[in-house]
Amino acid sequence: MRNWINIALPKGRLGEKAYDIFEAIGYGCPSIHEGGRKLIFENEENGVRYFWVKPSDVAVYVERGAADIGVVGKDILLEQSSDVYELLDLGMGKCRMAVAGVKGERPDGGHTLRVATKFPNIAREFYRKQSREIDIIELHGSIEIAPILKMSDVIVDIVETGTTLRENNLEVIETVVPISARLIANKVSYKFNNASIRELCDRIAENLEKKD
Ligand SMILES: Nc1ncnc2c1ncn2[C@@H]1O[C@H](COP(=O)(O)OP(=O)(O)OP(=O)(O)O)[C@@H](O)[C@H]1O
Ligand SMILES: O=P(O)(O)OC[C@H]1O[C@H](OP(=O)(O)OP(=O)(O)O)[C@H](O)[C@@H]1O
Repeated sequence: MRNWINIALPKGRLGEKAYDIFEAIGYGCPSIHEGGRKLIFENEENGVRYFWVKPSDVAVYVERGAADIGVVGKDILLEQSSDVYELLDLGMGKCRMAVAGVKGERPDGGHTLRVATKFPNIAREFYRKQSREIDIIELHGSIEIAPILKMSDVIVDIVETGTTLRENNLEVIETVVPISARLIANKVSYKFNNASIRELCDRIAENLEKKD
């Protein structure tokens, strides 16, 4: 019986690049280019099966074993404390998690800091280490608006090019952590399917080295 390898791919900005990495090492699945609303694609010839999932759900599919491996931003792994193996830094999806606020303004240290973010656990951990008291305002997008409207003192969010901050009169105050996309594996799959996951991982690593 064929031993399928199940791969969770993040829809959105990382998706196509993530798929290209697997295609380049012989795990292609031509039907994936058909478009439409289908979410699962498989290739009988090489035994690979792809699932398109929300980026913030990739680690859940992998942790629960619905997918053997997946591609996910380090931000998600940190936020969710995912219980998975992190096999490789894929060197793409590079950005950073940062604290930002209104340009030229620095929140004073005297009162509880109001922090708007999509990443409450990362923010909490960052300020816990500084023994700073905070009030988290959890949002799901357009975080940059919160300090402009004085709803928060700062934001903790992803900064890539810095354009969103610049165009909204905000600036980085400090970097929390650099972020990039990671190849992750389910712990049980990694144990019982070790040879094939290691082989896949080594081939990707070789390809990444060639690019450097
Ligand atoms: N400018 C950026 N903004 C957001 N994420 C980025 C950026 N640059 C790189 N990334 C990385 O890409 C990953 C996926 O981002 P994307 O915007 O596609 O998903 P999302 O809309 O945040 O996810 P979800 O829909 O699950 O909330 C992030 O987790 C992060 O690691
Ligand atoms: O530094 P930049 O290159 O401008 O990228 C950073 C922006 O991109 C992300 O937002 P996204 O586009 O995912 O929209 P969102 O507001 O819905 O989170 C992130 O939350 C920042 O707002």
